[in-house]
Amino acid sequence: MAEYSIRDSVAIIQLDNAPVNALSVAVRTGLYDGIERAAGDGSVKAVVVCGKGGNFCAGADIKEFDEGSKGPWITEIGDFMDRMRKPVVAAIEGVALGGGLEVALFCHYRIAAKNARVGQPEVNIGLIPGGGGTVRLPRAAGFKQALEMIVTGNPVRAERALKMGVLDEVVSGNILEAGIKFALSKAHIDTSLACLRNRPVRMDGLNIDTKADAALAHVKSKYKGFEAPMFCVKAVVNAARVPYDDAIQKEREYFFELRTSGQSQALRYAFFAERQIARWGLPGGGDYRTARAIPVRSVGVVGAGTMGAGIALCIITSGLPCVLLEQNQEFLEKGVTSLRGQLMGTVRLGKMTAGEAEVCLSRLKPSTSMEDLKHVDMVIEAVFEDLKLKREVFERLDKTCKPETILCTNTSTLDIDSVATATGRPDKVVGTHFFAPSYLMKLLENIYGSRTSPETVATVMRFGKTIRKVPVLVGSCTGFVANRMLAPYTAEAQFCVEEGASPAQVDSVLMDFGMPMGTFRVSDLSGIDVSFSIRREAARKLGVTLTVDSRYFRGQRHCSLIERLVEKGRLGRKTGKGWYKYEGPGGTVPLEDPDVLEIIETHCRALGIERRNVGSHEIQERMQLAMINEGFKILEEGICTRAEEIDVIWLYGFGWPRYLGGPMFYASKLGLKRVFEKICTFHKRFPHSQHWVPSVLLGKLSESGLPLSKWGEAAGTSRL
Ligand SMILES: CC(C)(COP(=O)(O)OP(=O)(O)OC[C@H]1O[C@@H](n2cnc3c(N)ncnc32)[C@H](O)[C@@H]1OP(=O)(O)O)[C@@H](O)C(=O)NCCC(=O)NCCSC(=O)C[C@@H](O)CCCCCCCCCCCCC(=O)O
Repeated sequence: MAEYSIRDSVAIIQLDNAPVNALSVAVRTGLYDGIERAAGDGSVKAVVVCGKGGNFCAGADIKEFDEGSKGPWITEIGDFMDRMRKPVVAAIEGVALGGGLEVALFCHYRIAAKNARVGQPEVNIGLIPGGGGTVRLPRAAGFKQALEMIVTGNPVRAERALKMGVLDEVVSGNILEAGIKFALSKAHIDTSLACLRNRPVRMDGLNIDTKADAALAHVKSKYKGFEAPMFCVKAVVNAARVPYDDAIQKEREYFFELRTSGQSQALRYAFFAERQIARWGLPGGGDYRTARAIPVRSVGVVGAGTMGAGIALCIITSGLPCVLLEQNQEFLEKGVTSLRGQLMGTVRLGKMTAGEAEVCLSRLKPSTSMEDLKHVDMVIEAVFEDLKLKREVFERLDKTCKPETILCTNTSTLDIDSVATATGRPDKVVGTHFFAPSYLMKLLENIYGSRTSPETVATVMRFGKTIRKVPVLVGSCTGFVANRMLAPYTAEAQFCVEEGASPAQVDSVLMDFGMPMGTFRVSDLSGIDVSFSIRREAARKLGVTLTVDSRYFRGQRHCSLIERLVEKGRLGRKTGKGWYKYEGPGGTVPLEDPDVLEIIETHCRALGIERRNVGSHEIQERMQLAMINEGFKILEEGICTRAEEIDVIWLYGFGWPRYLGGPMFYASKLGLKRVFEKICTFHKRFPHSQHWVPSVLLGKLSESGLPLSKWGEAAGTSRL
């Protein structure tokens, strides 16, 4: 709704829809009614539109897009304001985003508090501004700056918006008082002079024809696969070419076309999924509503290898001091050099100044003495993935650190309890699985053990946000969620290669789908020997030796091409050859290698594997459905409590295309009945692959018609 009041002959319309004053039907109707009322009230000289609770308005209520909506469309409110003879002032604090900024652009004037941010982020949810933003913003900020704001979706701060011409004044102090004063100062000025409709689009000397082509080409290559950025360009270019009303009409057509597109649905889903993951619960009780995070003022990182150095860098760039520990000076110096190198990389990219980088470095304390960890609030262990070694480190940490210190293990495979039992504080032990390269990758998989306390979980979830990661809480199992789902995905890729596909064919199927990299390129980048060691270690624990001609491993289908490549010294990019051969600057350009194809052919001949033509569709289906089936098993077992958690993990851990929501969302769009039937068919065809055993939950859900948001509940694993 919108509250109406009058002070000093100024009508005040306060948008009121907690938490961000989204433009629900009630808010739009309240705004329209308020403006009409003020226009007709002889005692009112001017109008101020503001927001309740610290924000002006975050735009349309995104939930309404799926529900359909009544009430006035906001350009109708704009048309009415354009005819008003009394000045209307937007008094902005907090955010004015999307439809919120559009409302402000209907007003004759805009003032904002210093802390305010304004923007058109619609593109992030697969839309263009639909309430006149593409038509009015270029009239206020100029074509170039408006285009940038609309295409990137990035908000700008008040001071910059003032310079751009979006705002008329930036004020300190009470925004409402400032708004009233400003409105009265404009009461005698002809409003038509301040009305954006009456101004042309500011081109600032640019030629629209050359600019339009360049912008389209740039956006096409930068936002590959995304529909909305192209529509943003088309709408802004059109606004520069045609009269105001025609431009508004076209904008609306584009907006409604995009609103029902699959991409916008997926991006809206991703927006809410990212917020859902903050709502965690533990099987033994305790959740985000009741658990209190312990303040983390200093952190220690044990192990200055590539991972540890990257983690330390995340910590110091977020403003926290960090002790980086290594066992000897030589390893420590290597780690610090690697950290410095990464930091200077961000300076070179212009993301930080050299001065800011120095300030970050001043927060780092390199050390070879565990005593330096005595007083830190949290320690992240990032030593080699070896249980015995990790237990030794934890035993020492337990003895050295103060009793309240939270001890985190950066592991991608090990059971949290088996590490926690090395200490006398298992309630304060938790897994924090960072993804390589740890400074850049946003995902942080936080893993609770059977005795991890709710406070410890609350602390690592908050810490994740502090260091600008996306923290997702999951239960402990082999590979947790990310790597557990990756296993059948990569296994199917290798089986497809054995059966006749080439690594390059598989990778191009994945990249055409929208993945940032194919699985074989990733394998080459991280090192084929890494997968080899993990497999060899797993086999060793089971008392089995893997050889190049192992077709089965404990009764399960197994592809030993990795062993074959390692035997030939093809370890990936670092050796200049792996699944591909590498050429070009720094040996970074992958090329299909006839030698590797020969190795595959010979290998298959030796094992009696008959090769055939494996189609692109089959590759995509097998890789994705095997992984999706695993996702349902993860839900079934309660490792995750919501499908949204799995999707966020894939969005941020593996770069699943955001405009496809995530694998679970993708499955919901394919239809669970179809997904289940296909998985059953693959199970019959490949009986020696455990990952094709259909998930019981998936079978149940395929009959139920329940929406994705209810899958966790249906699994009985929701803990909230
Ligand atoms: C605002 C933020 C910057 C705040 O960030 P912060 O980190 O502080 O907090 P959270 O992100 O956790 O958010 C808090 C809380 O608020 C919820 N929320 C935030 N924004 C919205 C929103 N716009 N709608 C609904 N809910 C919102 C969020 O989910 C959190 O709640 P939770 O329960 O999860 O804790 C940040 O949140 C942010 O960036 N928000 C998104 C802003 C945005 O994208 N805005 C653009 C929206 S699209 C738009 O405005 C389109 C316009 O151009 C045109 C349309 C205008 C009006 C018409 C409306 C008609 C709609 C119906 C159409 C159907 C018509 C038909 O069928 O005929």
